Amino acid sequence: MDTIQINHLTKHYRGKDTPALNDVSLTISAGMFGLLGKNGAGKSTLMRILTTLDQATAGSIQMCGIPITQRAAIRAQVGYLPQNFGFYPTMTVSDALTYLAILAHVPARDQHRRIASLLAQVNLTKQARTKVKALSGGMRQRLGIAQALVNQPKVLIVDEPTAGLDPEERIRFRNLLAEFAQERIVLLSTHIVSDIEATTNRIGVLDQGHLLFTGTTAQLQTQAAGHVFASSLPVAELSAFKARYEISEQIVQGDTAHIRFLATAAMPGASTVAPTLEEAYLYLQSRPTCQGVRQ
Ligand SMILES: Nc1ncnc2c1ncn2[C@@H]1O[C@H](COP(=O)(O)OP(=O)(O)OP(=O)(O)O)[C@@H](O)[C@H]1O
Repeated sequence: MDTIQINHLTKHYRGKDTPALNDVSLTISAGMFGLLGKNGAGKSTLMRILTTLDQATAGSIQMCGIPITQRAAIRAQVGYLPQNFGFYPTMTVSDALTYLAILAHVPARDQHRRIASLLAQVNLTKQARTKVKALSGGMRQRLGIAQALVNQPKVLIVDEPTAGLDPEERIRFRNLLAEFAQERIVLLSTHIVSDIEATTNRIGVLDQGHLLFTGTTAQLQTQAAGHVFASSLPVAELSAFKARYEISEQIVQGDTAHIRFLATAAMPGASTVAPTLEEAYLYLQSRPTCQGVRQ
């Protein structure tokens, strides 16, 4: 039963008026699942609860049939790449992984083979003797995935993993995640819509602790259909327009601005266009304010 079942999960931090997670219910099945949300939406809180590093105030979770309260059993199922992942900078890649394999109780006879295989999978075999501090950002993140997989988990949780990577490394990293998702649940938390677009069509959207949406990317785009428009206007009118409408794209050519924007209804001179995922995500989060007027 390879699913994560989250039921009515709430998390209150001490001293905070509003909960970081507010009655979140979600089912995540095998393969890649994207958790989208702005900064402060509650993504890291959810990740930390799923990895047993923190505890919910209310609600329950079953991971692959095991209640989250059975922490040791859950930890044996989960690999985690946290945001701002720090490693042992003066260790070599291979020594750092061996050390983590020991901590994860990987039997001594399996350690060498498993680490060699992981390094090959994340394309770091040549860097096995390199010190961690000498790795590029992308290499470090790939090492982060290797360490998360050292105990062969059924569930891999990665929190904002592509922040700070250059485009080439970002693509490489996303492909790696998609590969690993063929055999397990991969939960990818991000605020970068293109990370989701490139890896999965199953998503949840968190906003201020609430789960605003769960379903496929196509369903999210369908919700926004008829609310995204394209138009052109004089550059001089752009500021006034922006004050009233959510602009999702603008290209300025000379005195003319070519724009795409969100609104509840069509207006003269604007044509309806198919929403991109980014626009659908924007629409979901700005529905109360994009009634055509943004005051
Ligand atoms: N240890 C903590 N103590 C108190 N409040 C916290 C703590 N951790 C997070 N919060 C608060 O909980 C809310 C959700 O934060 P969280 O880090 O889970 O969001 P996020 O979606 O992961 O955002 P980010 O990408 O910025 O990390 C925020 O209001 C944050 O200030």
